[in-house]
Amino acid sequence: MSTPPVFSVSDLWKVFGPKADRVPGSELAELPPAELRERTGCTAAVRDVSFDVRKGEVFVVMGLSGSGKSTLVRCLTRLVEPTSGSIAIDGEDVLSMDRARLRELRRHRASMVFQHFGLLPHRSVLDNVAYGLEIQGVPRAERRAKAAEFVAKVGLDGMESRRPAQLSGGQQQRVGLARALAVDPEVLLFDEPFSALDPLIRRDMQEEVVRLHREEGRTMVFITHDLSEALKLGDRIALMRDGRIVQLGTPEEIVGSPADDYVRDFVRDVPREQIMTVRTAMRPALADETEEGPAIGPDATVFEAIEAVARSGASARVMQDGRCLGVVDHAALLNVVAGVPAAKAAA
Ligand SMILES: Nc1ncnc2c1ncn2[C@@H]1O[C@H](COP(=O)(O)OP(=O)(O)OP(=O)(O)O)[C@@H](O)[C@H]1O
Repeated sequence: MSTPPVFSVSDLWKVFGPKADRVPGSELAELPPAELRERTGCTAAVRDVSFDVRKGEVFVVMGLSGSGKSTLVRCLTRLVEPTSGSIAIDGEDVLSMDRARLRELRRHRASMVFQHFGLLPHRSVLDNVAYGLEIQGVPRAERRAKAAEFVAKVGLDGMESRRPAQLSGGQQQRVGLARALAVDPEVLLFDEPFSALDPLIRRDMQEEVVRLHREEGRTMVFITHDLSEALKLGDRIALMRDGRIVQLGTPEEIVGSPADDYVRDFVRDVPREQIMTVRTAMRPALADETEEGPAIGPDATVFEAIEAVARSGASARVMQDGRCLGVVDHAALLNVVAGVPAAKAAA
């Protein structure tokens, strides 16, 4: 992909504990977590991690509790100081930034949205949203106008003068979201923002993030321990285990081609037909197949193809720009649902 990355991270380590910097690059680095702790009193929360966050993508960091997600994302703006490695934002070295530059980074370029958005209880919705702009020194009239725009954008019109306590949990989250968006950072870093919400409101907020992302194309890094949230929101997902990234890929790559048994086990219960696209399931069309059968796009899910094939009774043609790229038939669709690997299905 040709767009330059927003964040570029290489060989990053964060070790907590005494004399932490002796761990990266030494034989201690190879020890399993429990043994490292026993021998040195150290925890390697992030172990030799490298990745890029691309402009405009939702990059999800997923893993079980304790896998290192929060530490990794906090390292990006040095809310946690890395032990070794390198981090750049738009090509600028983050680790050599002075305090003023770091403050600028956190306020203007990469702002963190926390689970409890830290709303100010005595301020109105509008003033809460304007708060980040106030810190930036934006004049009053301008910040109120901008805050009003973002209050509307997250669907809270008419609630501008309420206090946070007069809002539901989901509405409070929207205020937090509007506040983060109003300061117009290049990247939004979300640390499990929805994990305390009940499932319906949570789904609502996930859809809100997808919508805002679609409308604004803003780069987002999103931490979650919830696989379905990761699959729903992520353009790409970094799956972490014990401080390492065990697989980095699109939802389809992670579900369709798990890198190892750990990932395979992790994604075992995912409804594959809702993640896999027909691009992966199709086979070349035979000569007499290119003209008949329902037409679907290459990014349609297998689930959508099943509906089309069931309705018409014929194999579906995968069409792009008037060209037939291939065909998905009953067998191919069933193989995806049954989790038969592509190589085996072709044999
Ligand atoms: N300040 C600290 N001092 C010592 N160890 C720490 C510190 N912060 C985190 N750790 C350890 O680092 C590891 C990774 O923690 P981290 O909070 O990054 O994981 P996480 O994946 O975000 O977990 P959760 O989903 O529970 O928030 C854990 O073993 C944790 O105990």
